[in-house]
Amino acid sequence: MSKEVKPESVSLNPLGTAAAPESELLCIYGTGDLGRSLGLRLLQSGYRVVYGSRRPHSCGPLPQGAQVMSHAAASQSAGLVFICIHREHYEFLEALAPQLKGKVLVDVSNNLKKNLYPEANAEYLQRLVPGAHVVKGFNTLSAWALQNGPTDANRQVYLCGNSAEAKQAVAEAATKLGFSVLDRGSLSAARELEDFPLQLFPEWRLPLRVAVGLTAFFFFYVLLRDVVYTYVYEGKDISFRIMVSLANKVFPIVSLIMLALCYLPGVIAAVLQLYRGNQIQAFP
Ligand SMILES: NC(=O)C1=CN([C@@H]2O[C@H](COP(=O)(O)OP(=O)(O)OC[C@H]3O[C@@H](n4cnc5c(N)ncnc54)[C@H](OP(=O)(O)O)[C@@H]3O)[C@@H](O)[C@H]2O)C=CC1
Ligand SMILES: [Fe+3]
Repeated sequence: MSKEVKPESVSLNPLGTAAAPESELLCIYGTGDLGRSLGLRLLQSGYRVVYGSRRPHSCGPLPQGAQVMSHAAASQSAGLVFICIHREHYEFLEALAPQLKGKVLVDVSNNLKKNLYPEANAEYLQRLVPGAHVVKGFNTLSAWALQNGPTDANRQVYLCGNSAEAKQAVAEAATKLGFSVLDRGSLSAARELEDFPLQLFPEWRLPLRVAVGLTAFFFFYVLLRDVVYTYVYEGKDISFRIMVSLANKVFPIVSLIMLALCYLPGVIAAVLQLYRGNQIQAFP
């Protein structure tokens, strides 16, 4: 269940009812999946949201309560602008540089591959709009996660940027949305943040190769030992067994070896540690 977050300072008027102060206005460029999910969360967290869009009159359904305008008009009264647009469409922001001067721009973008571009997306954005303070962040969250609010696996927001105040402003918004913020330093860390989402199972190649290699080895071993041997020495053709009996032998063997390869180093380390040290001492 989503919890309603009230604006920070709520003053009571003479009738004793709460008069909420005007909440902060944030701007989002781009009305796509991420823009909409982020807008919804910001509205739920007590912000006012204005979208900047190429087509303010025909951009499809937006979260209730959000306004939508042209890019230039939308960012006019907001200090913080989330750029929820793919990097390849960033060029148009160069023309908006005068309007975006002094504003905090949050670059949420990701790439499909590592090293696709010579510089990080956020650094490119900073180059296009030199007068703005670019902060990289939120890119490790999916639109889905944003919409559903923070869960245990999706609680962290990484930020980096050259201006400490700009980072602080973004960190405040992230905290208000319920995320915990991890500061990763200056904008030169942007590339590292952009690579994060591409790093699911970063070391999958070796285990896959070991599994394929072991499967091939044991398949031929069992084939020779069971089928070819029986055929040569006993004259019986049991090749019909290849598909079932052989697979039934090969897969358990490979699984057990893989499991052993996973656990054995830990067991050996534990034994060594028993004799050579403890968990505080550095491992020999
Ligand atoms: N979707 C996700 O889960 C995540 C997305 N991201 C990042 O967020 C950014 C947006 O992603 P997502 O919302 O999925 O993308 P979408 O394609 O859903 O939306 C992108 C939006 O960008 C605007 N746009 C498209 N082309 C242009 C153009 N030529 N010039 C100006 N604006 C344009 C459009 O808004 P309009 O029509 O209003 O102008 C469009 O709705 C990307 O950089 C992505 O890497 C990061 C983390 C997760
Ligand atoms: Fe286990």
